[in-house]
Amino acid sequence: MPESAARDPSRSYLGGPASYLSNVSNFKIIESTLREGEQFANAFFTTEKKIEIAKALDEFGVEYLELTSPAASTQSYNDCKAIVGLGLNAKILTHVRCHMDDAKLAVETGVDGLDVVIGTSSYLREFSHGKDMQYIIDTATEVIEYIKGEGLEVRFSSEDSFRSDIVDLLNLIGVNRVGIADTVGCATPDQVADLVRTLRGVVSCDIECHFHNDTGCAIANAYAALQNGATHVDTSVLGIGERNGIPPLGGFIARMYAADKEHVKSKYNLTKLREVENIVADAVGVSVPFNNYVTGYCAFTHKAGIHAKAILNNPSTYEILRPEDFGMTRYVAIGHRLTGWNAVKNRVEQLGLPLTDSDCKQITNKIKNLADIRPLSLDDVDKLLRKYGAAKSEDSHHAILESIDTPDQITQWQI
Ligand SMILES: CC(=O)SCCNC(=O)CCNC(=O)[C@H](O)C(C)(C)COP(=O)(O)OP(=O)(O)OC[C@H]1O[C@@H](n2cnc3c(N)ncnc32)[C@H](O)[C@@H]1OP(=O)(O)O
Ligand SMILES: O=C(O)CCC(=O)C(=O)O
Ligand SMILES: [Zn+2]
Repeated sequence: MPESAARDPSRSYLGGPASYLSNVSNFKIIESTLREGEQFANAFFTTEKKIEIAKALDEFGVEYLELTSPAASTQSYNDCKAIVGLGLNAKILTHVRCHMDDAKLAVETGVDGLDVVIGTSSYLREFSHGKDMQYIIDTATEVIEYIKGEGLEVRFSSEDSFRSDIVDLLNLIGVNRVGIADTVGCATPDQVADLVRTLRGVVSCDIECHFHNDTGCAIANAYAALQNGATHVDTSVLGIGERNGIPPLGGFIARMYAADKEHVKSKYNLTKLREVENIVADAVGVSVPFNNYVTGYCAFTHKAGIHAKAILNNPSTYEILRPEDFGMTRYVAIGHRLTGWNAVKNRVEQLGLPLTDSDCKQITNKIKNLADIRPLSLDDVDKLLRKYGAAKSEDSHHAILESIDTPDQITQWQI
């Protein structure tokens, strides 16, 4: 183990972003809630909602916003123009088929760049667009030349990359950025590492990655891509997208924060995350999941007694993310059968009650017995602690505990 790792208790066993290929500390987010996210089953964004989301993401600090193709509908075209007109810090991209008509329409909207895509797997060549590789190369060359001639940023991407043979294709094309997409969510981090490293060896431009989450690897794949030389990652708020979506912005940010906290804190306004998630959750009619990265209601709740004791001594024992960096707060739950006397003592101290360690241990046993019937609310725990704390003698302490058989009795106390 390197000496530095041995000295830093937060990093033992973790190599950190060490590789010479790694962009873990130098990446850009292409936020695609307003493109991939619009492909989520429930999504319908009015112009006003798109503007609200775009502004919130811009305040969060993402580098790019990707918008639905203006070829999709008249409103999509007008919305591109409206968002371009906001003058945000984020660069505005739109996502188009590899087709001259789509590219021309996109250029008209005033966006900063175009993300051009075409399917390259045999499945998509046969059953989607029906074009062969020579046609793809010829059309891509023509479309890319046109976009570059208009002075815009251009990315060329191969849809369904992990079921395609694309390294030579992407090497042919003189773009600002090439893209690989795990369109069906079949790739694993090892496969991503392998493909991105190979691609990194043959192209000198930026590499963007797009990962679907069908088999639960989207964030890990994004991380593996950055470790191996990718430069840009696509995200969407809460991960919304086609089917079960892509890397959620919050989860991806959590991963990157764990890798290089200072870098992430310096680039993004982390306390905005909850707000942007609430806007999008509300817009698409879903709740933020209970176990959501960072903002889920239990993301910083500690329960088991062993955890609670250590957390109260030093939060880094069981937290890799600092809740306060995200505008969140930590909570230690105590009214349950897994509680421990250290957690109960901490609550006693918060309430300013003059109880000894031995008192806390006795009350803890009572809480455990009661919580075997049902968990106690914090209110009920507090009532019990206060009543016990107000009693003067050991006998009356004993009598209080003896008098309670069920949690409902405490709930009914009028204190
Ligand atoms: C994996 C992804 O998420 S890729 C992005 C997906 N985004 C979208 O689909 C945007 C929303 N889509 C739409 O509004 C419509 O599909 C449109 C406007 C793009 C096209 O609509 P239509 O002309 O009615 O065609 P339809 O949707 O039925 O079929 C897609 C057409 O695009 C062609 N096509 C599909 N992918 C590509 C591509 N990457 N590049 C060029 N052509 C393509 C297909 O061959 C088909 O052409 P056809 O009309 O000759 O059969
Ligand atoms: O343009 C890309 O790279 C990705 C397109 C897409 O959404 C996908 O392939 O799933
Ligand atoms: Zn996608």
